[in-house]
Amino acid sequence: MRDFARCHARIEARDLQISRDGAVLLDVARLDLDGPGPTLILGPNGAGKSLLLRCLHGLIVPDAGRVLLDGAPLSAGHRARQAMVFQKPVLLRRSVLANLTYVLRRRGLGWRARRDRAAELLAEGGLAAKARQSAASLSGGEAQRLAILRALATEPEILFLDEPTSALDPAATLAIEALILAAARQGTQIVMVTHDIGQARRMGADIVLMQGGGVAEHGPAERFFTDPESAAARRYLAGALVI
Ligand SMILES: Nc1ncnc2c1ncn2[C@@H]1O[C@H](COP(=O)(O)OP(=O)(O)OP(=O)(O)O)[C@@H](O)[C@H]1O
Repeated sequence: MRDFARCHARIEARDLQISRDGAVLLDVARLDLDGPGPTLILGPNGAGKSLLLRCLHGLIVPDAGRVLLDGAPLSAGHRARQAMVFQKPVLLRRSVLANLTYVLRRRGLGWRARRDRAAELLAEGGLAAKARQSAASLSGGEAQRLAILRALATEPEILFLDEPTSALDPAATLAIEALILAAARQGTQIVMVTHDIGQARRMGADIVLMQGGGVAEHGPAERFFTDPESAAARRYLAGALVI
């Protein structure tokens, strides 16, 4: 068992529904996420993974149902305890260092604390040598590492990630995974969408398989990968097309 810090946030989704033009896009009766260790949300294209992640983070308000954090409805205060990283890195048109110090200043850190924390983060992300470089000049993998460092600079209790490595090569992907797993070990709760079964095996402690807008299976990674309960999971793991 990997050594993940005990997570404290409890995310509960109840009766979530999103429909458009008569089609049900998301229909999740009940989902409880409380760690410890990363939750990986798997599933085929169009299964509703991104919609679910956005609902859990409060970026989308579902047509029906609710999301609770530690038993209370999601609020602006809760949102401040969370961060989200997207497939395409969101960065400021400034230097690599300034992308971090901007976030740290907004958190109220003085210049010395900002400098020290930014240096720590850059070292963790392997970007110390690029600190003065423009963020726009980074490679895709470096830019995504910086986006994750920016998210971590907010000290989020929960970090949501939506396919953060799907545009990256294997080496860049592994570097991102290491960064996310290090954050998980330091106590950040991770909820991450991926298409990549190998990535879910490497990173996941807890697996959610989405299919057709619903949760087909949810449980510990060990069980999911060795003895899945649902036919959908068995087909998905066997590489069969699941629609
Ligand atoms: N704003 C919207 N209006 C209409 N349909 C939408 C909207 N957002 C998402 N959908 C549809 O909802 C379904 C689920 O989308 P979602 O992005 O959650 O899938 P996903 O599992 O993340 O897929 P992918 O792996 O391709 O990113 C898709 O059929 C998508 O076309």
